[in-house]
Amino acid sequence: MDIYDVHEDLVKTLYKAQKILGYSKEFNEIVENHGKVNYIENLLITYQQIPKLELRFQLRVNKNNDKSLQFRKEGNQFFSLNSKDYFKALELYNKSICFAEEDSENLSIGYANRSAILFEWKRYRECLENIQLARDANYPERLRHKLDEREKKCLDLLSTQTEDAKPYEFQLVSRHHEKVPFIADCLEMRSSDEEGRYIYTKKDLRPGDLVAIDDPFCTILLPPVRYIRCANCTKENYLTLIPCPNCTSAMFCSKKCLEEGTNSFHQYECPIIDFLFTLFNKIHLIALRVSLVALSLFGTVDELREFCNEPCNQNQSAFDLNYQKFSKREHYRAIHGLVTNQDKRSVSDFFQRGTIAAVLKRFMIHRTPLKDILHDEDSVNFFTDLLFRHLQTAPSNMHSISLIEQKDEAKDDFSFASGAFGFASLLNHSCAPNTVHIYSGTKLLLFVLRPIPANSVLYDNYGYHYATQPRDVRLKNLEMQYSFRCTCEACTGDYPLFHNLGAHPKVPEAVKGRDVYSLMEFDRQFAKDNFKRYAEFLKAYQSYYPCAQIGATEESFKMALNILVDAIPLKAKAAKM
Ligand SMILES: C[S@@+](CC[C@H](N)C(=O)[O-])C[C@H]1O[C@@H](n2cnc3c(N)ncnc32)[C@H](O)[C@@H]1O
Repeated sequence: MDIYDVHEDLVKTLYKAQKILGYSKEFNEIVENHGKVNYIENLLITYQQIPKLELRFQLRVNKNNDKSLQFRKEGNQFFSLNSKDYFKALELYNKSICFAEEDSENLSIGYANRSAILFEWKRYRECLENIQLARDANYPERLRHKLDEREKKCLDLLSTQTEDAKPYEFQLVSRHHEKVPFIADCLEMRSSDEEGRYIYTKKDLRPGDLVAIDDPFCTILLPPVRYIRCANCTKENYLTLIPCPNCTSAMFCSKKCLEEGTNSFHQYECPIIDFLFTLFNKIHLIALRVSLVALSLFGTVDELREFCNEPCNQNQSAFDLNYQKFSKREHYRAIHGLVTNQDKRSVSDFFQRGTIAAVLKRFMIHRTPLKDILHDEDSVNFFTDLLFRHLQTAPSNMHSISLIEQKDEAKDDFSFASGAFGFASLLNHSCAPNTVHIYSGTKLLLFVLRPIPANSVLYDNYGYHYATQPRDVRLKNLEMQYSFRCTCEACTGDYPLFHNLGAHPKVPEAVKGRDVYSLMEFDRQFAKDNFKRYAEFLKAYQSYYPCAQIGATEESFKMALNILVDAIPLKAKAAKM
């Protein structure tokens, strides 16, 4: 069961009570968003849906030594000689650490067991760190000799541990933009009635050009990787993660991250973290996170409200920020100004979104320290509006941050986090995009995929590609999810690849001279092949290190770039023929 089931349940109940028409009419007449959300909250209360949720879901799974022991034992099995699946063992030891009760020996034994894996991996520095963590957590005297022995061996071998590879430093293709320092100087923003704001280039661009390196305003870590990555910085750091002292669903890579995360968002999420992870998806969670991080930037909710209401903070973009005096508050101006598509939404969309906001708001305000901050009705209403705003901006603007590791052809990447990006959110969609973005950590790197002549628009792809989905499916989904009718070259039918590909030497004999449909079929195959090479590119540039970090050498990056530049322009070449 998730929040969509809650919404469906409510609608069914209202139908049964033969009240749906009356309520819809009243709901539709409410102008303010907080009014809409409050209206649904009242319905959820009247029709007993809130107590149902409270009964059904655990808000937070508490520390539990029995479970901690159980996870450690499972970890031991994976660590055993027979299995030697150290990654799985490590994740389970982390889980055991996270579930261990305060001051219990489970915590210290968890750290000690983790140190055993690190010793096997010859990660002596991290091994020593874990030994220290175990000692600080009162490692039992009866087992001490094991730890002493490992420590001694580690100290002897420390000098044999090689340095970690330095991640490749990406460079923009040209000089930095005069105003926006992390994008190339040829990029600018314009807007039109049809497409809203968009990015174009003033100069010709070539495949492989890196044109932007965008840092997120904030990120969320996705629940499946919560025992592998840091809940604050989202870095993969399962070698030295420490647990949140209160919940069993958040770990941090250092005391600094624990403190930073707790002070900004985790203090509010922690008391209901498992409820959040069970009922809501990544779009809802990032909407909540953006709202909480924004709140944490101000002393009081009133200050944030004043800031959001200032005329100079309306509809701002990454091009409006002051990068000379850049701060998180300054960054938030662009995130607050992301497109909401509010005026394009239907009543049923508002009702569903309102249900999500009502449940989130209800539990956040009644069950977390947020209630101490939102001191009166006005501040509650303001926070509700803010949450609703970001529940509208999130689906069209937030990005999945992925690990460059292809699982299979149908699933090109493995998302571990989601992020709110000010600049990248200005890129419009095309079903035949001319850019591609990949991630280095949580930094978004925007590369050019096909030649882009001066004065042309840069297009991203929102997950609906001409080569993998038929046109009617793309149009329907883009309209439903992103509130626009796509008029890209692939959708309007004049994408040159469809007409000219028959002449390309790579077109199999069997397909030559056939109708457009066959050519499209071929093109799908072409995209699949290309996709594999693209995945190779991604893999090569971010060679995956088994221990703690993802890095890439200059050599592997160049090699990978050659693969990309070699593979992608084939499409462009084909298009020109
Ligand atoms: C990530 S934002 C892109 C920037 C946006 N145009 C703006 O003004 O901020 C996504 C939204 O842009 C609009 N959009 C994106 N691609 C479009 C396209 N090809 N044609 C028309 N509108 C588009 C839709 O409203 C969509 O929900």
